[in-house]
Amino acid sequence: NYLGHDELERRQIDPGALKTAYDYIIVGGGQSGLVIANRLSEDPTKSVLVIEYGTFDDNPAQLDPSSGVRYPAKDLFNVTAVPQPGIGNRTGTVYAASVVGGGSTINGMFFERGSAEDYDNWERLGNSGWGFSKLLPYFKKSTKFNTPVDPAVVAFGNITWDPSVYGTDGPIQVTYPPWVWSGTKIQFKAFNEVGVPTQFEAAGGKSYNAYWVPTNVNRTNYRSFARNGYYDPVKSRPNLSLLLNYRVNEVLFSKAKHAHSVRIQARGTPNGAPTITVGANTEIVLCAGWLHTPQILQRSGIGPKALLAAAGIPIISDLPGVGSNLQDHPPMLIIFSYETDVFPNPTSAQTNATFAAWVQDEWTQHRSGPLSIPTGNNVGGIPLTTMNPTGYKAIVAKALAQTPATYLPKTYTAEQLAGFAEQRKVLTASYQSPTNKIIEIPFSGSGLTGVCLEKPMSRGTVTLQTTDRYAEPIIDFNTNVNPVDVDLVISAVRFYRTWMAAPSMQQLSPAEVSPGTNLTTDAELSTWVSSNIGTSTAHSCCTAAMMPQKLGGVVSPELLVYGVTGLSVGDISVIPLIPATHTCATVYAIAEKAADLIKARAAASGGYP
Ligand SMILES: Cc1cc2nc3c(=O)[nH]c(=O)nc-3n(C[C@H](O)[C@H](O)[C@H](O)COP(=O)(O)OP(=O)(O)OC[C@H]3O[C@@H](n4cnc5c(N)ncnc54)[C@H](O)[C@@H]3O)c2cc1C
Repeated sequence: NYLGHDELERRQIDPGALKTAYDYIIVGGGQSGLVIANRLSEDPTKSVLVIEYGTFDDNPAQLDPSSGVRYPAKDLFNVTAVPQPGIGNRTGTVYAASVVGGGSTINGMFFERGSAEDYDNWERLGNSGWGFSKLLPYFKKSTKFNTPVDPAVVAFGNITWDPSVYGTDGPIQVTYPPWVWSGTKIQFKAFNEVGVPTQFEAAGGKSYNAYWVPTNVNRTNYRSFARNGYYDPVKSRPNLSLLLNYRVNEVLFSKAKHAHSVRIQARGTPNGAPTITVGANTEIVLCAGWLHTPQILQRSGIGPKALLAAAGIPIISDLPGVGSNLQDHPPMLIIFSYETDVFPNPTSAQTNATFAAWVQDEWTQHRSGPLSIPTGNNVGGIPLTTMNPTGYKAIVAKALAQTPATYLPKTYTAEQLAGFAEQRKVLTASYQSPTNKIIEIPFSGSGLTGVCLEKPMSRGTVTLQTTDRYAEPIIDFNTNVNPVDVDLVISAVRFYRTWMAAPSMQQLSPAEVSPGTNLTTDAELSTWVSSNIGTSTAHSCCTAAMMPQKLGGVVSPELLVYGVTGLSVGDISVIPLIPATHTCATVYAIAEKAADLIKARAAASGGYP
């Protein structure tokens, strides 16, 4: 039985009952915020307040796997990006959750990790302790792997896994659904035939080549996410409070630049409406996500000094990196029609009423069958060396020959340019590596798949509106502005065609619909890419990056904001370089590690037992 209204009312603390101060204030009760709140409130002597702009989503359907492809508008901020010159001035889509549990409440439940190299690259950018071997314990701590319930499906799909890379009692449950489309097996075989071998287990740092990706659901196929994994089990702790429907406006500082309180305002009230100030005795942790963590920092006087001056905000810490370095995985749709498709296939329910009825029965009676799959469970993670063995060196040379400032936001300072140069070093090394994917092709037996650019060179920005700092910020992904990104995507389109031409695939008679066989030259494909590629796979990140300050970073490897004390960031904003993976599992690991770092520094200063 899911939560009813009464319980919701009981848990929501009344603003009138707020204490003057808490030991910890967590800004944002989204995915990372609930993880950190759970861990910090383990000590009953420490009080923790979470302030969340959204509310609970108590719709039981939100727990079903099919919710993974329907994102409720009420749980998202209503925001758009500015027109994007790199994609024909289209605006593109923006995803930022606004609900308790954040992205984990509404996401596609595609639960994968990056490859070891993705995280080792973070360490190479000056972040000691953030390589894969140091993060693996947190990936484990956050998860519990359940053996799939149906051995026949496992055998049919040849699903393989290594339980040792998962936890055994973590809050987030992970398994493989009880359904596999038979076309998936053909697609795997075809990948193998074109030089993409199958991985036994990707989550141990090997998420490249072709592999299975689990779903974050429990044994009976209910969504396992930050709310029911991290919050519900501990909600009765007297030292943990959650305030809903309040927006954190600013963090307030002492003369010595110590963050001592936050100013909050009821959601939906106009500028100038009454605010409340709540104090933090130990630390304020920003977990407002990629879009609002930098906005709150900028509103609080931490950001690029020219921007703050234009907005009339006194400078607390001049950090040009706040709100820049925005990255995502630009997605495209490639469509092949499988003229002699197997039955059943992912479109069968649309054309065959008997099968459609069986799908529905299977779900309502057993919570099984095709509706147990949210978005799919397979990835072709293609290294550039596989995709374009004769051309990858030229792409790397082109990337290294660029004057970075040409394609970066005009606001970039010397420090940020130096930081991007470091990023380019590790990125171009990854472009030459056979153990890191550059393109992701999520597949599940269908001829209609995404193709996502996993390691873009383009960088975007999130900028405070100087005339109304409480309005949604200006979002500019700068998608596709760097021509290297276009080269990488063209390589992907060509490789996709090679995959479709593999011997095993011919039993399905794949016929190209989009881009279309008439588009073959670089120029033709480049035009197609710019009119078709999107801005976001809902993996936006990196806007308060963990990098050395001299490289334009915003937080230290301890996640502390430079130039002030008492303020840290614990969400997806801290990622310096987007990993080649869907981001949910990584956010759990980051937040688990953040909680340990926060506890450790409190202990070191005598504040934590
Ligand atoms: C639609 C969608 C689909 C996705 N699909 C997948 C998937 O299938 N697999 C995968 O791995 N990843 C997926 N992701 C990505 C993943 O869910 C996110 O990267 C992750 O949840 C981000 O966590 P976070 O804690 O950084 O931010 P969030 O979870 O977004 O939390 C931020 C919270 O802060 C609150 N907030 C913002 N501003 C304020 C303020 N001023 N005051 C108070 N509160 C504030 C917000 O309301 C929100 O609840 C998806 C994301 C979305 C949005």
